[in-house]
Amino acid sequence: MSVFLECHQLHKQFDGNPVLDGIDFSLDRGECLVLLGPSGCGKSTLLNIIAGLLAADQGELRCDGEVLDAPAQGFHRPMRDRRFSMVFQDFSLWPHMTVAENVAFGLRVRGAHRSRIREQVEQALARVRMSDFLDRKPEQLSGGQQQRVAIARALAVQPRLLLLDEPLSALDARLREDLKTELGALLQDSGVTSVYVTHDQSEAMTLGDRIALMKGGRIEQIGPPEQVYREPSSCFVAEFLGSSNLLPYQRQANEVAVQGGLRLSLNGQAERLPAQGNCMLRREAVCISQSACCPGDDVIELSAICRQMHFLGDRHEAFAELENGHTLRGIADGPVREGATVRVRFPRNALRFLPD
Ligand SMILES: Nc1ncnc2c1ncn2[C@@H]1O[C@H](COP(=O)(O)OP(=O)(O)OP(=O)(O)O)[C@@H](O)[C@H]1O
Repeated sequence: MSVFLECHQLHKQFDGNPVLDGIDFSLDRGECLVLLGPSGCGKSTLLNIIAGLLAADQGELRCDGEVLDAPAQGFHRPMRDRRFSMVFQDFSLWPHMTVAENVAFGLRVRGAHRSRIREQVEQALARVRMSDFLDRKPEQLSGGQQQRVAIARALAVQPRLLLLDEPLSALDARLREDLKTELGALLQDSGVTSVYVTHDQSEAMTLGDRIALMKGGRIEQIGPPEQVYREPSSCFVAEFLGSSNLLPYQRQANEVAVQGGLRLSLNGQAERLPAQGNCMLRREAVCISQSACCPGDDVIELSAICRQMHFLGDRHEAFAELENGHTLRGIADGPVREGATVRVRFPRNALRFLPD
């Protein structure tokens, strides 16, 4: 793997308000980076700067060693000279052109030979299973089909970098699920380097080789999906990805007092923790059960009352109120009546301590 895209200390303001505040990352050739984060955190602004639709105020952007944006030197390479493709949420197909003409457009602009254009268009449409729709106009296609054509159009020109701005968010849930899987295979097979913006955590986990989780114009954490999920660096990351319980804790000598009535001796580890913070417990680590068992030393078991239960399709989620009034969410081992006395169990090593 070699470094392909480099962002160094990118800053951007709109009307004096900082929107990107020192973005730093690099992307390897063939990698898919997902920019994930809540609405307004700066994902699209960052994508638009990479695309060349916007210029950064400070910092430097390079692709394949070539400078694209260097505001300190007054340099900005416009979008048309970057040889990138972009896929938008609203598909953005040309309504007066057929499917084949839409896909051919970029190749034609680049001056490709007619026979090569035909071949590339057929290949690109076959990849997205749209070969039977060559002569249709966009208005004669469903949303999912239009997005397939937009993806084919973006890939047909063999871009150096593929940028995708929430490409699935205008589609219904079922279609989004199908297209997400197809897109994952397509990105992998084509070997294209890509940056993908979404606020959907399941898209991020499925498609990203790495996820950059953004908050307030900064990258809060960047890493492979599993690492960001299992080892969140902050409460924000823990809450944004997956479902968690966050319990405030206080370190006292070599013990930790966790809200919920727990006192944990951490065998010498407690000294390394901040004096106070939050203890994360993933929902799936918490088992809520009506039957008692004899947990070993490595499992913590508490008594509670079931306050709410939701059927999720493949399992039941339950909210259990501990004796001190604190509520934990977990997975029930079967349907539990609200108001029933339950046991709440979780492995001791499922607890992660995060800074405040
Ligand atoms: N052209 C603009 N002029 C002024 N403010 C802007 C402009 N574009 C974006 N902003 C502001 O910059 C911030 C970041 O916007 P951006 O679209 O990058 O966020 P986002 O993370 O992509 O959000 P969403 O998920 O809702 O699309 C927002 O507060 C937005 O209002």
